[in-house]
Amino acid sequence: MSDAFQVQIMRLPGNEDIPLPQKMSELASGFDLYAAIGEPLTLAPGDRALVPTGFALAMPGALEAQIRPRSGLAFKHGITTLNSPGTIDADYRGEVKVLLINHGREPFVVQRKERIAQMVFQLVPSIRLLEVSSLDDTERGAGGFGHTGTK
Ligand SMILES: O=c1ccn([C@H]2C[C@H](O)[C@@H](COP(=O)(O)OP(=O)(O)OP(=O)(O)O)O2)c(=O)[nH]1
Ligand SMILES: [Mg+2]
Repeated sequence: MSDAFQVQIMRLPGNEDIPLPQKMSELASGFDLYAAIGEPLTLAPGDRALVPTGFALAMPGALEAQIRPRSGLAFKHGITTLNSPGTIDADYRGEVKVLLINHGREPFVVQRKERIAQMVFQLVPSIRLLEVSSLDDTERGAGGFGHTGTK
């Protein structure tokens, strides 16, 4: 794909055996992320942990990356990302990390190299905020939070 955005990825020292983020099917939206932990990590019900991935990125300024949960882990074990979707800024050069939380009823053990979340790249439009003193009228107006009914 010649028109693909090029995103640089750098393995961080000590993670040579951790797979790089990987799409698990041809048209998958997300690259699955692998836990770059030394020892298994136990998340008790309600616990959260920042899980390293072993890599850092440099992407074009028009992009961001979102860290999203894996549905299977959420459905089967109640494991999700607490700050969902996590935001990776284009200018971030630190290690990408995944903030997992256990919403399940059982302890969950994260294993080294386990696929814990997925990373989806998105275009971020260039926006300039313009301060004004009034806004145009709309049918909805200020109605929200169930204004149109809940059924
Ligand atoms: O799930 C995440 C969320 C964030 N980050 C990194 C990349 C991101 O660019 C940076 C800052 O994230 P965010 O802006 O969401 O956090 P903040 O609390 O606003 O921190 P900061 O003041 O550093 O922007 O932390 C991750 O590695 N994983
Ligand atoms: Mg921030």
